Amino acid sequence: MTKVGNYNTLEIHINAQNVATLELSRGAKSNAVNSEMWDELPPALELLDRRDDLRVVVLKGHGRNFCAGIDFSALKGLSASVDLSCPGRSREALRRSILRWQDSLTSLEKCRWPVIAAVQGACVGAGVDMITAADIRYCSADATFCVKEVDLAIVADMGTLQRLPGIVGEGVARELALTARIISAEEAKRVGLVTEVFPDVAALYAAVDRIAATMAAKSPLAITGTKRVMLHSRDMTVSNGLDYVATWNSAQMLSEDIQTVIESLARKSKQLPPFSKL
Ligand SMILES: CC/C=C\C=C\CC(=O)SCCNC(=O)CCNC(=O)[C@H](O)C(C)(C)COP(=O)(O)OP(=O)(O)OC[C@H]1O[C@@H](n2cnc3c(N)ncnc32)[C@H](O)[C@@H]1OP(=O)(O)O
Repeated sequence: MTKVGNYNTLEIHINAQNVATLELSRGAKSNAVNSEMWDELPPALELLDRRDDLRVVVLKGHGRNFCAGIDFSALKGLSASVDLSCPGRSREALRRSILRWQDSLTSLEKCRWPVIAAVQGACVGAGVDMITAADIRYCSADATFCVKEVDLAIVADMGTLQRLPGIVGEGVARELALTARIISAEEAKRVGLVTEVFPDVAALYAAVDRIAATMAAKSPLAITGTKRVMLHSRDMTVSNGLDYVATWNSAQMLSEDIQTVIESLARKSKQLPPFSKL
C-alpha cells in the first residue's frame, strides 16, 4: 500500500492491484462533511483521475459510521459567510457555495475510474449524496441509510434528488426523500440502493477488495469507457446514447487491448491477459 496525497480529512492509499482506497478520515465525527472535506474531495479525485496506472477507487469511511452528512458547523458557516447587507449579493454568494459543494461530490462521477462505495454504520444526508455519485454500492449488515434533509427543513441539494431516482426508481426515491425514513441494509438491497449486503465490515471490505481486483484486471480502456458512456446515457435519450457510444467506440475499438483479448481467446486462455496502463 502506498499513501498518496496529503489531506486533513481524507486518506488515500493505492495497492499492488492499482486499486485506490479513498477513506473519509473524520471517524471521531462520524465522517461528517466539514468545509475542509468539501474542499479536499475535488483535488483528491482529480489526482486519482490523472493517474494512468490506476484502475478502481474504493470509497470508505473510517470508524463506526460511513458518513453523518454535512457537518453542522459547515451548515452554520454557510449562512454566516454571506454579506447580509445586500440580499442579491448574499444569494449569489450562497448559490456559488452550493454549486461548489455540488461539484465536490460530482468529482466522484468525473473521475474516469469506477468508484465503489463500501458503507458501514450510518449513511445520512450528504453521505447518501456521496454514494449516489459512486458507480457501485455495497454495505455491511449494520448499515442504515437516511435522506435526512427534510428533517432539517432543507431541500436536498447535493445530488440525491437527481441521482437516487435512477438507482431505486422514482417512487422509492420520493418516499425516502419526503419522509426521511431510515432504512436498513436489507431494505437498501431490496430497493436496489446497494448491490449486496455483507455480514460485517471485515466481510464487506474483503469482498470489495476482491471485486475491485477483478475489475482492475480488465482493459482500462473498456472500464473507463463503460463508466463514461453509462453516465452520458443516463442523462440522455436512448438514441442520443447510442449515437454517443458509436462515436466513442469508433475512437476506441482500434485499441491493442481488443487484439490482446482476441489473441488470448485464440490460445483458449481461461485468464484475462495483462493490459498496459492508459
Ligand atoms: C448546502 C447544504 C449542503 C449539504 C447538505 C447536506 C444535508 C445533510 O447532510 S442532512 C444530514 C445531517 N446529518 C444528520 O442529521 C446526522 C446527525 N448525526 C446523527 O444522527 C448521528 O451522529 C449518527 C450519524 C446516526 C451516528 O450516531 P452514533 O453512531 O451514535 O454516533 P454519535 O455519537 O452520534 O456521533 C459521533 C460523533 O460525531 C459527531 N457528529 C455526528 N453527526 C454530526 C454532524 N452532522 N455534524 C457534526 N458532528 C457530527 C457527534 O457529535 C459525535 O461527536 P462528539 O464529539 O463525540 O460529540
